[in-house]
Amino acid sequence: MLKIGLTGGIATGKSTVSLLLKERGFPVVDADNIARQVVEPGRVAYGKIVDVFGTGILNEDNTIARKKLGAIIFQDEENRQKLNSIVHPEVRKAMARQTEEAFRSGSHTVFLDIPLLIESKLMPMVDKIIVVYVPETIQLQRLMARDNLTRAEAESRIQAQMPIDEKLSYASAVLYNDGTLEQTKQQLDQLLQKWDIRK
Ligand SMILES: Nc1ncnc2c1ncn2[C@@H]1O[C@H](COP(=O)(O)OP(=O)(O)OP(=O)(O)O)[C@@H](O)[C@H]1O
Repeated sequence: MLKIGLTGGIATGKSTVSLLLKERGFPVVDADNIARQVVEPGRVAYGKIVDVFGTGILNEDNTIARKKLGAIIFQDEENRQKLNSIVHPEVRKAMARQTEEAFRSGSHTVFLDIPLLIESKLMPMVDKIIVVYVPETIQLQRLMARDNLTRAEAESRIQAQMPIDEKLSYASAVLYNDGTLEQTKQQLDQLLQKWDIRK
């Protein structure tokens, strides 16, 4: 039972690699997806968030208005920590549950796509860490193109994160995603072979 964390910076290609892994038949636990699910109405974190931040952060259909909540936590570190202390434990629990389920259904290896693996100090959750890397200039270009952002908007999103170069020191392996998709596929397949990864 092997758990492999997949991380990187914003727009360095985690989702792209995650898709390649799924195409190869590996289970991928997606932290961003789970983070959206745990705040859906009826879930534990949803109730706590409404208790703390009030019904003013809700849409008309009672779902959480991400932009309104985002505006509150963006301005205030204490509020951000409050939100994280509600959401993060639920995300970790759900990730652990999905991982266990995959092992129970017979998988030998589970990948966990966790964008903030290192910032959130979740390294002990996994046995190995793959960092999907591109140099910051390419990261900036791809982010601007994908999300239709100005250079300044993209730069501020990149600067809000730990620099991608710093994440390299935590990597068991690095996938250099600055070439073609084909080259990334080849690196991935070589790595899976080198580590003798079984499904
Ligand atoms: N090898 C590649 N060559 C060209 N474009 C690529 C390559 N890999 C990824 N991209 C493009 O770069 C953009 C960012 O990739 P992707 O969405 O996979 O990144 P991400 O790390 O999952 O981003 P986020 O952190 O925002 O979730 C996408 O538009 C994707 O299509």
